[in-house]
Formats: sequence, structure tokens, C-alpha cells
Amino acid sequence: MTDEAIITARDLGVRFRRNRGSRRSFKDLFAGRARRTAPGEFWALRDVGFTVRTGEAIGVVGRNGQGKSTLLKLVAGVLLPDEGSVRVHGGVAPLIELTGGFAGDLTVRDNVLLTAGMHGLKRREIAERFDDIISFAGAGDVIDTPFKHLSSGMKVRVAFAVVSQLDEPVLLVDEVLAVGDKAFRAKCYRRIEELLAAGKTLFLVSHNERDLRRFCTRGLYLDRGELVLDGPIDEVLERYNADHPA
Ligand SMILES: Nc1ncnc2c1ncn2[C@@H]1O[C@H](COP(=O)(O)OP(=O)(O)OP(=O)(O)O)[C@@H](O)[C@H]1O
Repeated sequence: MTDEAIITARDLGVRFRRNRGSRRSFKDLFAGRARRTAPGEFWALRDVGFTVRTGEAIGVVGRNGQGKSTLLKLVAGVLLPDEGSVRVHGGVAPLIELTGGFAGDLTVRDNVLLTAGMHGLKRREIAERFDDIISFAGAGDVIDTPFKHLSSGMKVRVAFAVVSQLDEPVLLVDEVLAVGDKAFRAKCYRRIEELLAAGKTLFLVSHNERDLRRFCTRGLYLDRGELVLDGPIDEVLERYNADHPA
């Protein structure tokens, strides 16, 4: 691990509406920052700040709906904060929703090519890694199948296989891995260990304590959108368990 900060998050806030699809009305766009929380709105995250050094492995814990996925989406840059900022020095390989940002109508092959290309892999590098990706996923039979027709488990297999082959320095893994079967999960965990050994930075959202202790050195505990504790993973889990006994 080096002392270099790879992620800096300051005063992060994300506001959602409880009962409407769209996050912002046209009128809101002109109301500016002075606008207070309107009725029906709530803060999914508020005043969240932390710094991550290269090579750290961070476990994000909290009950359902407390802002964990929202935080990962901010780090991935797929969601913009309403307050504060998050800066990542380098690219992010996100495995954060079942679809992994894949295009449902495109085939597995085209999704692999597109994702690898979007993350800056050269044509030759993609060609070299393509077979490994397909074989890691066990997706040889579905290469030309539209992604949307894959089973949930197979979607995750393909997404993990690609994301873990990108050269980005930061890897984000949401609970999606829980969908994979036991043998595939074991394979993913070995791959995550290799990536950590290679100096990558990891964010892992999980409700599985064993996984969190296995991979993570540090924990972020979110409750009602607030960062309750940022510390060594053992301390964070102890506090979380004390607050919410099974
Ligand atoms: N696009 C959205 N519009 C409105 N509310 C949302 C949106 N996305 C998330 N939320 C809400 O924000 C809160 C935080 O959600 P988030 O998915 O970050 O929780 P989480 O801690 O990851 O939960 P889980 O453990 O269940 O995955 C929840 O109340 C959720 O319903």
C-alpha cells in the first residue's frame, strides 16, 4: 500500500424522491442550491467523506437501504452527487448491478468487446483476453445470445469475468456476486485475491461477514445515509453487530 490517495470523497450528499420516478423536475433545475429538501424527498447519503489510498480494500456495511449501493454508484461516476464531490485518480471497474451496465439487446460477445473498449483496452489486448473472459464465465454456449436472455447467474458470471479483466486501478463489487453458484463464487474470490495482490483498490458491499473479513482491511458503516464509522473492518463489524444484533 502506498500513501497516495486514489479516492477523495468530500461532503457527499444524494437526494432522492420517495414516490416519483424522476429525480429532478424541470422547475427544480432553476431553483439552485438554496432549495431545501422538498416534501417527499430524502437524503440517501449526507455528509459522507473519506479518503482511500491505493491498494486499500474497503468493505461497505449497513442494513438494507442505508446508502451502500448509492455510494458505490458515486465512486463509479454513474450517479452525480447533489452535494459534495468525489474524485477518483484513475479508472473504475464497476460490478454494481446485475446487468453491470451491459446492453440487453447486444450479444455477450458484443457486450464484452464494448465494455473492454470503453475501459480503454486496445483491440489486440481485447483479442488476447476474449477467450479467457468467456472461459472464466463458462459462457462458451451463449457467446451469440442477447445478454437479456441470459439467466441471472450467467449475467453476473459474464459481467465479473469482463470487469475483473480490465486494467482499471479501482474495482467495485456490489452484492451481485451472491447470485453466482458456490463454485463460481470461489473462483471470483480467488480472482479478487489476485487483483488485491496486484495492488488494486477494492470496494466491496456485502452482508457476508466472512467475505468482508477475508478481503477487507477497512470498513465504512452507513446508517440512514450517514457514515457512522470508518475504521478497521473488525471494529466496524463489531459496532454494526452491536447496533443490530441478529
Ligand atoms: N433512483 C432512486 N430513486 C429513489 N430512491 C432511490 C433510488 N435509488 C435508491 N433509492 C433509495 O435510496 C436508499 C438507499 O439505497 P441503496 O440502494 O443505496 O441502499 P443499500 O444500502 O445499497 O441497500 P441494500 O443492502 O438493500 O442493497 C433506499 O431507501 C433506496 O430505496
